[in-house]
Amino acid sequence: MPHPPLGTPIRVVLCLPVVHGTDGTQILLGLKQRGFGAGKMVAPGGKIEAGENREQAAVRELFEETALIADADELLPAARVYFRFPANPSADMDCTIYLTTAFSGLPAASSELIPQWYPADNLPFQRMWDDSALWLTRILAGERFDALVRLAADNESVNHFATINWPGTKIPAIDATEADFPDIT
Ligand SMILES: Nc1[nH]c(=O)nc2c1ncn2[C@H]1C[C@H](O)[C@@H](COP(=O)(O)OP(=O)(O)OP(=O)(O)O)O1
Repeated sequence: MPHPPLGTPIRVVLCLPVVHGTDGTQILLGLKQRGFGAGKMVAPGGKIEAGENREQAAVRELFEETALIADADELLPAARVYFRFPANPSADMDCTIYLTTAFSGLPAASSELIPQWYPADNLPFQRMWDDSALWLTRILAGERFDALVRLAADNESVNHFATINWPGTKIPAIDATEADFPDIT
């Protein structure tokens, strides 16, 4: 039986500001104020709107949620994560994650997010989505990959997680399928 591509109608982006300072690397997360995942610490981001490409959406979402201004041409693609919610398939998402070190402004709270810098080696995983510890740790270690996250019936805990490393530093042009993640059952 052919495996359909994992890309879904809900296409979202995350845009993670990163600062490499003398006292280590910091990344900007924020407390989500409303909508899907409200109450969790998340990366700035949201849905791609009609007429936008992923990079434009990442820059727009970062600005709307944190007031930071990033350069779309300088975004660093880091991962594409397919979130699967078997208990709520309408929430399945196709999420492209960017890092940015080329941004200006100071983070400010919005109706969507209360931004806060965290040391990359001391992230608030207990306040984040359970799966974020799996993919964010790998991203910060320099891995670039597609990942499949299959959540459990509670739509919170992780049932399965698998990655396929990208051949280079660009987002693969072809959407992955379930068959590309052989250790996922
Ligand atoms: N399992 C998961 N782990 C994770 O770390 N982030 C997840 C996740 N499942 C979904 N997300 C994120 C990705 C995306 O940024 C967000 C959902 O998109 P939105 O922020 O657009 O949702 P909202 O319900 O707030 O949408 P709007 O109505 O457009 O405000 O949830």
